[in-house]
Amino acid sequence: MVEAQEHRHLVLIGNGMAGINTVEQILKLAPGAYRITVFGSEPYPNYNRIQLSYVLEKSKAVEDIILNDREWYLENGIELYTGTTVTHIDTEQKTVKADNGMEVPYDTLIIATGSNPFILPVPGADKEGIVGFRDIADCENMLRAADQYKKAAVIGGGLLGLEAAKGLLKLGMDVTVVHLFEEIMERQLDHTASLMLQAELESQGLKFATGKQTEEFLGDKRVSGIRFSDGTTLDAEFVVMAVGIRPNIALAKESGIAVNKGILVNDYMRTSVPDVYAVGECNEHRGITYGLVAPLFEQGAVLAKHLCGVDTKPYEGSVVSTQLKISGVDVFSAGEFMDAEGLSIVRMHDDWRRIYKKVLLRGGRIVGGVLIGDGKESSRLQQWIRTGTVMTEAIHDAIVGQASVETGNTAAELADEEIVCGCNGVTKKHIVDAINEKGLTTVEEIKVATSASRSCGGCRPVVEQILQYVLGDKYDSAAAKQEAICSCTTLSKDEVVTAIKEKGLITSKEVRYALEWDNPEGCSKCRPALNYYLGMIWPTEHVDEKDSRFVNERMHANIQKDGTFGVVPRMYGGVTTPEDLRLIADIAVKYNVKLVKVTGGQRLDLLGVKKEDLPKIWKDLGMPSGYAYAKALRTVKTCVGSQFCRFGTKDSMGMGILLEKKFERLDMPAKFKLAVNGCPRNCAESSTKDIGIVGNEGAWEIYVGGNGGIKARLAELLCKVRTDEELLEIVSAFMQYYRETGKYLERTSDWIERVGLESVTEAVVHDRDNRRALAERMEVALAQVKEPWSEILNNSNLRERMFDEITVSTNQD
Ligand SMILES: Cc1cc2nc3c(=O)[nH]c(=O)nc-3n(C[C@H](O)[C@H](O)[C@H](O)COP(=O)(O)OP(=O)(O)OC[C@H]3O[C@@H](n4cnc5c(N)ncnc54)[C@H](O)[C@@H]3O)c2cc1C
Ligand SMILES: NC(=O)c1ccc[n+]([C@@H]2O[C@H](COP(=O)([O-])OP(=O)(O)OC[C@H]3O[C@@H](n4cnc5c(N)ncnc54)[C@H](O)[C@@H]3O)[C@@H](O)[C@H]2O)c1
Ligand code: SF4
Ligand code: FES
Repeated sequence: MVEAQEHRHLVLIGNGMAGINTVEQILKLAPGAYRITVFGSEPYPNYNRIQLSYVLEKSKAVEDIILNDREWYLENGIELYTGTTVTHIDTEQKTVKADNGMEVPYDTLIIATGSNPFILPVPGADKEGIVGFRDIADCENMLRAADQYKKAAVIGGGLLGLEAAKGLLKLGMDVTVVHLFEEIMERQLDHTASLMLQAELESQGLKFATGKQTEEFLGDKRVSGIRFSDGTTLDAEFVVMAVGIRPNIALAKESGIAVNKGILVNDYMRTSVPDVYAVGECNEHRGITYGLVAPLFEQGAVLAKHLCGVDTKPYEGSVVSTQLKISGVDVFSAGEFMDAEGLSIVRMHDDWRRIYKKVLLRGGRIVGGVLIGDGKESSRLQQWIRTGTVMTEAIHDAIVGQASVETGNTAAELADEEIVCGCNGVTKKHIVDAINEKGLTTVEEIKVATSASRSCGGCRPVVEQILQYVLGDKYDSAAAKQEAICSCTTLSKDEVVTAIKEKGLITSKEVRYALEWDNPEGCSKCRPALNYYLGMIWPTEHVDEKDSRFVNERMHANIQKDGTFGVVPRMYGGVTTPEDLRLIADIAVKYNVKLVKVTGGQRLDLLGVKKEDLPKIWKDLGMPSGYAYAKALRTVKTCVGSQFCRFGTKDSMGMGILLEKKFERLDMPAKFKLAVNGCPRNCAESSTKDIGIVGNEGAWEIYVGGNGGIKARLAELLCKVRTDEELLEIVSAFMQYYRETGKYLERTSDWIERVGLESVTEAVVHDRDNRRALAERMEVALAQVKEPWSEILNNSNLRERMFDEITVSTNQD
């Protein structure tokens, strides 16, 4: 059956959690059985939508929630079109048409278009400052609003509304949750549980306006408040709507596929049209539409097996359970939760400990439960509800009896077949076997090997307990061990770097062989990392492994979402000349560049360049590459400084240019930005740079570890120096120390949080011998760097190989 499907073309519409989970399963069951093309409206590869709540509260950055990066699609031969919306399906001709004009034939089509947030149809709902909370763009909108405004209202006291409200509160906003009913989370909690939750959230600073129906949004262009049906009003400069979702069915409907609330599917996710399937929030199965990942992944598992010709039971629906992702607030609900006739209830309410537990029984079988304040038993309760287990003394004790008050490791009591990770359907046995068979020692490794804790993360504490239980005495030392650098090995970055030095390994291949990588070819995570570590350790011996680099670094240009490129010539210290500007303008006209953009790093980006024009533009420019794509020094932003500014006490432009010329092109663990200012007015924004230098009363202050991105962090003072020589030596030592001890892709902001500013200060400021030695090693590394654009122009083989590639990536400066 699988062979018969060879080279069939599978097209997936929707690059979200349900669709890509199905593709992952297909790749596992029958690798190579399908040629796969994926369309996604959003400009990102597949990411964990669930964890947007963590991005909003700034405990994770967007990069942290990417589930499958672009290299993953490349490795699996998947053609990915991001930022591309499918606008029509021709079910007769079996083709799909996208908004960029592309038309692609399919043998099998999966629709996984998810849902849209429901926007209340009341006057003023289209005013500025009113958003849904569904994707990265919404999240970025919310983060920006939190910087500019103070008073926020979140409409909807459901799971999404409460997580959004808590996120905004953490960002410093004054937040009121507006809810239609008197009780929040009325779809999951009974009266007592709802009141307890509200009281807990009020104690954390949230405000509530319950029993309020929104009738109108007030304000001119931008929202200024809400008027309710009872005539009262609430001031709000920013509003998040979290009043539920609607399956995204428009495309299917206009293409003649049967829909109701969702796209109608049978027990194998087949729609009304042959060879067209629908999975995830967009579908309706036996009258139900789901809005949580666990049921969507169950649907995906059935669909994947069906498409790979593997025997499978039909999908018969799911019992859903929910867990609120707000730290310090344990809220779990699954199955039935309201008192009703025919149900017997086991209940425990401890106001002092703020714990409420309720288990609902029908005919002695467990059919639902609510846990507030103590969610330890949530995994087991969920399993008992799923399987309709009969209540026993032991279960009673475990949930509401003495046993529940005791803390400790519950992993031992879990039965082998009990599901630990509800989102991904992973049992205890699956986790225990993976730990034993693969020698796993961290939760991160378990996540990679089994998917447990990969989605909402709610099961992480139980996964950790299982790890602790299986490893016993070995657990403590294992806990101290760092994360493996990728799933091909269990070795951490430090272990790999030590082994490279001790064993004298020079190439990535040698490393993977000598250190017994599971996957001899490596993966998209370890290949660029190893290439970096080898170059850093052996600057003179290592030959750069270009194929291991990220696509933008290989192409030496930023690939844009429409497949064209951005070209950024170097402009040292943000300083240019009329001649260079004229040359750039002439080239922009000659090559029909779509847009010339002044970047945040004080230089010019020529956007919309065709791939075949790249070498010609580099040649005509005759300027060095600005490295706007690289894990290397990007820019040195400078202010006008003492050369022109009346406040300037130091020559910031001169120093910026000197630093940029000295450190350009050098590989770093992650992108690296500098700024130099002539005085503490800080016009070039030193506080958000990896190194920010500020002239002050004749001396230079050096700030480090700043980041202006989504995980913003203010730079901290490293030291103050009098002379330019000292400044250069300390900057050099700092950069080299970061190169040697940072993990690949770890920004200085995270690195300093990890290693501590004190240890950095000791290594690069106080310990003068070490500082000198670091600066000397930096000189050796700097002696090896080459200008890439001219290197490519002078090497025809390299040029040919490079320009055979096509992929899409994101922009950065
Ligand atoms: C903030 C937040 C927190 C959440 N927390 C949890 C949680 O804790 N636990 C839980 O179980 N669930 C949670 N959810 C819900 C969960 O994220 C969704 O159930 C899940 O992502 C749905 O997956 P999907 O693939 O069906 O849809 P999506 O993930 O929405 O993916 C659909 C994708 O298709 C794209 N698309 C739509 N139309 C087209 C088209 N015509 N052409 C191309 N692309 C198209 C969309 O842009 C989107 O990227 C949360 C959701 C949010 C927003
Ligand atoms: N932790 C989690 O599991 C989690 C977190 C976030 C989102 N999600 C999922 O994302 C989806 C969207 O979440 P959601 O909370 O928007 O949907 P929801 O349907 O679960 O809740 C919407 C809430 O808004 C209330 N509401 C409806 N109309 C209103 C009005 N006019 N004024 C005030 N309140 C009103 C409803 O009473 C309801 O409680 C759901 O599928 C949810 O399960 C899950
Ligand atoms: S930082 Fe100071 S020296 Fe530099 S431009 Fe601003 S005011 Fe002038
Ligand atoms: S329960 Fe959600 S990731 Fe495991």
